[in-house]
Amino acid sequence: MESNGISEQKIVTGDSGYILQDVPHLSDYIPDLPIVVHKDSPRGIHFRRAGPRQKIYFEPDEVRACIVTCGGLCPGLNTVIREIVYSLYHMYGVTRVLGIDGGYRGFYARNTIPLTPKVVNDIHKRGGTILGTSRGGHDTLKIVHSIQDRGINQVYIIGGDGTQKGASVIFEEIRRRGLKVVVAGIPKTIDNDIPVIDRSFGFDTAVEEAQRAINAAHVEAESIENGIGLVKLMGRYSGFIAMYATLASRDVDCCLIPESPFYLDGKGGLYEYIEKQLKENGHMVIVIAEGAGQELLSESMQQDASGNKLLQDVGLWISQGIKDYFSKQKKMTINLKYIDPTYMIRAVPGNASDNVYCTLLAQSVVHGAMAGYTGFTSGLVNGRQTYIPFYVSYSLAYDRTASSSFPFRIVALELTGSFLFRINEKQHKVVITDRMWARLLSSTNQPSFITNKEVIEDRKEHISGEEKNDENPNDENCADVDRKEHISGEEKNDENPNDENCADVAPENVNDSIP
Ligand SMILES: Nc1ncnc2c1ncn2[C@@H]1O[C@H](COP(=O)(O)OP(=O)(O)O)[C@@H](O)[C@H]1O
Ligand SMILES: O=P(O)(O)OC[C@H]1O[C@](O)(COP(=O)(O)O)[C@@H](O)[C@@H]1O
Ligand SMILES: [Mg+2]
Repeated sequence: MESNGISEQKIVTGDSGYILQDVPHLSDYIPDLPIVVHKDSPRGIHFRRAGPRQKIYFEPDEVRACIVTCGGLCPGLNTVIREIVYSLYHMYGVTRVLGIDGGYRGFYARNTIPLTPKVVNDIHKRGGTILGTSRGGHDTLKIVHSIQDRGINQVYIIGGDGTQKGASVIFEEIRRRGLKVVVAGIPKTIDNDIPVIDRSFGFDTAVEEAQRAINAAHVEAESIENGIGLVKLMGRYSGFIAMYATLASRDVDCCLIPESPFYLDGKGGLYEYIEKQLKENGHMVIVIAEGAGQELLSESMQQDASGNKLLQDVGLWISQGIKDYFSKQKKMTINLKYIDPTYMIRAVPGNASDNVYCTLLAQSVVHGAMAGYTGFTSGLVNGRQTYIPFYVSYSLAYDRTASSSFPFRIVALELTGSFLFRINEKQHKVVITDRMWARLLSSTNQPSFITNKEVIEDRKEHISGEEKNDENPNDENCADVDRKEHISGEEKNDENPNDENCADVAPENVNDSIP
């Protein structure tokens, strides 16, 4: 292994022609090095890596593709539409692509919109979706009938948790009928509440756009005596936008999210904290996610057309509460400015980073469809583009009995159970005992509103959470289960380095050879 005192490179070649530039190992030059622990347990869940395939199952002339967008708006929707059209035309020579007008019900109640590169050329510069969207109206039989009737054989469905549930039902019906029709999803959610994937497109733009509202709130608040700027941001069940917008801004003194229950009165409560801030700084900025504190309001029984619960306006409610508290109980004059930029943060075009992500998603989904994969959603998992089946086997829990550091890392890899769920059945939420929320607390210095007992309970619920990547903060919020999802080709066996470990350096080659 040595020439001129420098060790030679360790090159390992595999059966399929892969070349691994391996790392030196102690056992290369220390014979009989004892192995202290040899873990031989299941290695977690893997997903197929997205990308072009050797085997294509559609002739270009045969393809009749359609694209539909459903649910709430999200920055980048038009970019995904554009890139699907471009990928089909330019990578595969497919020229028949239809847009479905106005969400799921557009399949059976509206006309279609022919999509060509010329039609979609500029649309990424616009917010919204050129196809229109809707809630409700998912009638599986009518939709599949329309798909069959129009001779469509590739269905690209862009939408959130509700949409992907609808997509999986369509897929099941198509499969039941034995049709050569691919159903492929692209996850869209501004709230970043879809599990498994690292983040959804549009989220980055929403966080960026929220800065404008927070800045305005800060300017207003600091310009007046006892000024309070209150900003309500989207986030029905997950407070990611509020959390990241707060962390990005640094002008926010308190961030309230659905995952972290808070209380108003008494010691350690919100009102006490506001009073302290006003006395010390003369002003404060509060960010509240729309789903925060809903348990304190009277429960809404109303639903939207898709069956999502309509929330009470927590921003108005808390504004009134703060005003009443200071005027009636404290006899103190405050100046509260309530800013509700709700729709402004999602009605904008995608920013640079989201647009790149949209392109990757669109290209990935087209490659998968042309290769004959179906019943899947394309998404970024641990930094890699993957194909995730609508039904995902999810690790249930990890053995956390061993303490931290070395033994823990080994034990943490062991699955203690798994269950099957639809990709969007479980919501991705901020784990308030994880590092990201702790970072926020130390950045704002706000009260945590939780007792020690609650922290312990919460940690029990969100077990796992080790082995997380500091460089990719989004991952940390998936701590309970997501970290165990690996992409095909990752974290494979040291003893068989050939194919899998080359995934990083030769991604275009890994494709179908991965089990
Ligand atoms: N469980 C479900 N089964 C079938 N279709 C559904 C289901 N849930 C929602 N949908 C349909 O998906 C579409 C979008 O759902 P919605 O919840 O409004 O938005 P999102 O997909 O953004 O979460 C609607 O047309 C709705 O009818
Ligand atoms: O567009 P609507 O019906 O007013 O819904 C608003 C909701 O849409 C969202 O922006 C996104 O929700 P979806 O991902 O389910 O579309 C939520 O944050 C918000 O509560
Ligand atoms: Mg939803």
